[in-house]
This record gives sequence, structure tokens and C-alpha cells, in this order.
Amino acid sequence: MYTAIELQRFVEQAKPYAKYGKVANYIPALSKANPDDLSIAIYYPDGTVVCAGDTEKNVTLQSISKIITLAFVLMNRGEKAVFHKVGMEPTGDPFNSIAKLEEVQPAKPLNPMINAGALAVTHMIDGTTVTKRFHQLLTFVHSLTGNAAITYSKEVAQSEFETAFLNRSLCYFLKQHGIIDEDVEQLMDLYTKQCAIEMTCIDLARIGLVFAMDGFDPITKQRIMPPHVARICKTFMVTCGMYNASGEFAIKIGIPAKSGVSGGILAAVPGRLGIGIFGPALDEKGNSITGMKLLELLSKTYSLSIF
Ligand SMILES: NC(=O)CC[C@H](N)C(=O)O
Repeated sequence: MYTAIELQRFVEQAKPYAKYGKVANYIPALSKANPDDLSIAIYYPDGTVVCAGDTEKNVTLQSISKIITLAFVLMNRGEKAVFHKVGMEPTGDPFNSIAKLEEVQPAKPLNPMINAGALAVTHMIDGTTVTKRFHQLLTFVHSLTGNAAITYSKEVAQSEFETAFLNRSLCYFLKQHGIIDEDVEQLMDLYTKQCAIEMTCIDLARIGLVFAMDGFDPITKQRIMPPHVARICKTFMVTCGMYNASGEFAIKIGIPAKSGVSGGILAAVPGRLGIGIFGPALDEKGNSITGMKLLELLSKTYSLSIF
């Protein structure tokens, strides 16, 4: 088990890399983040949490939410329905790319971790209104974290809603090809709220732990999702979780993980621990540069790679 002092040392080693990255600014509210922030929490199955950095800070999930909605929709709709609308293959393209949608027939998004695929998955959250659908998703987040106080940042959601022209164009493409059939503004409302769900890296680590334990929460002794759903999610984390850097990440770090442009990373070391990281300075592919360095140090020192 790591000590807090050890983790602090890794944080100090990773922090200088922030100068090679930039905070996301295409969602205006995210540009307010401090690139030098870096925090990490590790959650163990016995309930021990080891932290370093400012772990009280809230981070919006952004693309990390894609893995949560995927688990939720797989549980509610089943594998067949989900994979009817979204594929299982990595793209090698940036997360917001529209390119592959035109190249494959039928025009379904290649996987649920790119924006087009995530929009198709969010579309599958059942309910008659955005409020009801979002409430269901948030309730699932509460069960994953054991923290019923978690909500979303209105400021970040609004900021993305006002500027998400590329995501809207993905939605219209999907609608043209029958992958979605709801009002685009309504779907954008739900998607931007989902991406703006915010929590600390301790909460993130707890979700990582649930995935690491195949969907079972060892703290509350409750099954949060069936093992096959956790397995599918972890597989996507490995093949597409770090966008078009997933291959290099698998070789250098080898831990199922999902990142978001807020600088958050959720990682699950199967059977062992959950990790939550927040470091808003991003590399050119949109992954936390300090967060990846931190994971690399941890993985090398403690042989965390699953390969
Ligand atoms: N990579 C990300 O974190 C992207 C999430 C962001 N909300 C978007 O759709 O652009």
C-alpha cells in the first residue's frame, strides 16, 4: 500500500510537466482551471484512501462520464440494443472527429468513447424529460460513489451548451442516419449536464474501485453493476479510454483508464484499487499531461500494468 508521503513525492515529480500542457479552452468555463493543480486519490478494497494534492477540489467529468453512461445504459437496455447503435472498435482519431462517420456503413459511431458514440449512448437513457433522465443518471453516480451530494456544475454545462457546435453537428449526422431520433437541443442539454457532473478525485477513485472489483462495491458490500457490464467498460477503457493515445498508454502504463478534458482521469487496477486524478494541463490529444506522468510513475514503481 502506498503512503501519502510516497504519493506526494510522485505528485512533485509529475508537476513540472504541466508547463508542456494547456488547460482546455474550447469549453470557455474550463479555461479558468489552474494548470499547476495536481491531485490524486487511491481507494483500496478495505476502504483505505490515500491522497496527495488538493483533493477537495471538484472536477467535472467531461469524457469520464462516457464510461458511466455506458455502464448505465448497458444495464438498462442490454448489450444488443447498445451495440446496435454504437460499435466496439477504436478509431485512432481525435475524440470529437466526424471523419469516420462518413467512412463506415452503416454510419454508426465506431465506439462509445468518442463524442459521436457517447451522444448515441446518452440518447439511450430512458425517460420522458431531460430532468428525469438526468436524475436517473445522477442517482447511478450516487450509488457508484456512495456520495449522494454529487451534482453538476451549471456554469460548465451552460458554457458547453452555448458553444458545442461540433457536437451538434455530430448529432445532426446521427439523426440523419437514424442512430438518434430525438430533438438535438434536448440531447445536447442532457449531454452537457452529464459532462458537467462534478466530484473530487476521491469520488473518482471510488468509481475506479467499483470497476476494479467487477462492479461490486467492497465498502458497502453492494453490487452496483453486473460483472459483464464492468468488463465491457474496462475493455473500452483499455482500447479507447485515452482517445487516440490509448495504444501508447496501454504500453507505457497498462491500466484501464478514462480521461476527460477537465484534466480528470479515472483508473481501475483490476482486483486491486481505484485511482482518481485531477491535473488540468492537457497534452495535444486532450489527456492530462501531469496525470499521465503520475500514472506512469505509479505503474512502473508498483507493476500495475495488467499486461
Ligand atoms: N474529451 C472530452 O472530455 C470531451 C467532453 C466534452 N464535454 C465534449 O464533448 O467535447
